[in-house]
Amino acid sequence: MSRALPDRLMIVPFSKPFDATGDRAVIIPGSKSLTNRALLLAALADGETTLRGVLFSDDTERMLEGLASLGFQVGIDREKCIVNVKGCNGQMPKRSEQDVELFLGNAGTATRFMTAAMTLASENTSAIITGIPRMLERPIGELVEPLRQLGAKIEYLGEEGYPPIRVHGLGKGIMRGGDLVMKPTVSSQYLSALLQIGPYLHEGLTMIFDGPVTSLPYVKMTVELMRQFGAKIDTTDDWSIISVKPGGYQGNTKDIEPDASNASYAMGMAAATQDAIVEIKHLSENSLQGDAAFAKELAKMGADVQYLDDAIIVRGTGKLKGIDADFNAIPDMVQTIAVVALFAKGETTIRDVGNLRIKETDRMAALKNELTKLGATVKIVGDDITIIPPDQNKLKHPNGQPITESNPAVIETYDDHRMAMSFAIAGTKQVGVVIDDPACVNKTFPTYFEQLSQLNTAAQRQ
Ligand SMILES: O=C(O)C1=C[C@@H](OP(=O)(O)O)[C@@H](O)[C@H](O)C1
Ligand SMILES: C=C(OP(=O)(O)O)C(=O)O
Repeated sequence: MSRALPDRLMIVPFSKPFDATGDRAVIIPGSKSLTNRALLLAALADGETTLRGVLFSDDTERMLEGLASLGFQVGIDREKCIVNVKGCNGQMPKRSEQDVELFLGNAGTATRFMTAAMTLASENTSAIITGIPRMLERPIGELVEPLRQLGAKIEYLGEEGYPPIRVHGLGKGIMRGGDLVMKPTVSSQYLSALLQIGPYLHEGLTMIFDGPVTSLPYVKMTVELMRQFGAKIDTTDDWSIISVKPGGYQGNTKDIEPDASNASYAMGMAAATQDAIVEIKHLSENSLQGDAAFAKELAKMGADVQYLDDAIIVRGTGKLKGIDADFNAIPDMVQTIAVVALFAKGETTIRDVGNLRIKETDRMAALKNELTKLGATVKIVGDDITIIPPDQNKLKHPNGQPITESNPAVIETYDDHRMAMSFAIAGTKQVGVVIDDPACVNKTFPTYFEQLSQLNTAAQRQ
């Protein structure tokens, strides 16, 4: 579990390049995306499931609490990171109360996945799905609409198109399913939510995409994990049609991969420092997570990157250059690359990432504000963002004064874990970078700053 964090944390720069390989290699806690998917699939499955390497963080705790409030039997061993779930075979436990409140924090995955799953609850059961104020600003209409087309009964309790919502249970196999033609959506989580109930719809579910799919690797992750739980799914080669057959899931035993998104920060730190080297254990090119490809972007910038069978190694060469890249498939990696870009020669442009505006905060605006505090120039044009690093990559206040311990740059984090984690990269390079509200990392990586201190210790031991 995480130690208590102060209101503001000054990051200690590395005194020397670190070597975190071999027995000092970094092991990142379990993937949020896989944990929340696996928990839902296990709950819907026939039989029991054991999940190992589970992430315990705000996002997954909200999901676990949600399942418990719905009456699922969930056994949790936090020390061993194991969760056992007794599946309901598509028929959620009956509740005596009419409205079960599912407070899902700011967990996009839990909120969207539970919205779809609740339609399978028994008749007479309904759930109010709600969260922290920011969750109530994150749209859900593009999920509610197709669910209604399938026959779901969902009401908006506040503003139309946003949580809180009330979802009425209809019971397993009541919604017929069939074909859904999907226009492009602002989040792939709506598609993952729909797909995951597909095996319990009378006719299964066929999604026909009329246009590009945002954050596509997350949809592929959903399909792959569903297959691992026994679902029968066909896809066209170009992923323009996904067809889920009726038939349900089977409980099983599953190892959750480490969180590839959260591995990006240590990789970014290594890439930004000449001769620093990090080995991330148990991630590889075969990962279910699209973000495992992030190291390839660092390689394009000039870092030395090796993908091994069960690890990814990144070494800083001291020769980073800006890149122009489309990050639509890996939106959670934008903040990491944007901070690394401060230490590259020339500008970096990241394209097609408009949906950053509806995440934990408006990440486009947050990046512009905070990178500017470190002396960068940031331009946002449509859905693209360009970072022009400060002269000679020397971080400084916007008024040109040096950033020092007594005159620090205080980075606001907007209750967004990825702001805190990515701007810490800058703090490992420059004295005087302070992270406001560092505890926001609890959303997906409660031990983040502990791991960062371990890297610092690795540097001192060189
Ligand atoms: O399905 C998932 O697990 C996720 C999908 C992505 O969201 P969008 O599809 O909204 O981009 C990503 O940003 C989020 O952290 C996790
Ligand atoms: C966008 C994110 O989370 P969520 O699942 O809440 O959308 C994220 O973790 O970066």
